[in-house]
Amino acid sequence: AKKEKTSARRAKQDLASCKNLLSCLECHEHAWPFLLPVNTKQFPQYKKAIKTPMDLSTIKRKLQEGSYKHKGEFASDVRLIFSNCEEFNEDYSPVGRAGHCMRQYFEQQWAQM
Ligand SMILES: Cc1ncccc1N[C@@H](C)c1ccc2c(c1)OCCCO2
Repeated sequence: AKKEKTSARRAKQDLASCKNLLSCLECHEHAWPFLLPVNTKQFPQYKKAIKTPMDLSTIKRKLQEGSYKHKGEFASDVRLIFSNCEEFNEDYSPVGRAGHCMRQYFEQQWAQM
């Protein structure tokens, strides 16, 4: 029972840390391209090019729904945002640069979790 308690407590702490880190990502000045799912009417080629779209609002919903069994799954979805960004956007485009900046910020914060 003691072992289960500590692991349940750690899971709770991890969830709180992921929610906190997500808020920091959402309010980052370069988060604007990643806040909502890419509008495929605005970018028709996006649907074909990007097999698994991901965005910060989707991650927020998944956190709230308890879809992540481990904090590593949360990190994989965040990294998916930035790999999709690199695949679709030129490195030096505004969105491409925002992606690199946000990825660097995320990895810095993640390393301290
Ligand atoms: C992350 C990402 N990857 C590929 C395409 C778009 C996006 N993000 C969307 C939210 C977006 C970014 C830039 C935009 C845009 C919309 O509105 C049209 C006008 C130009 O500026």
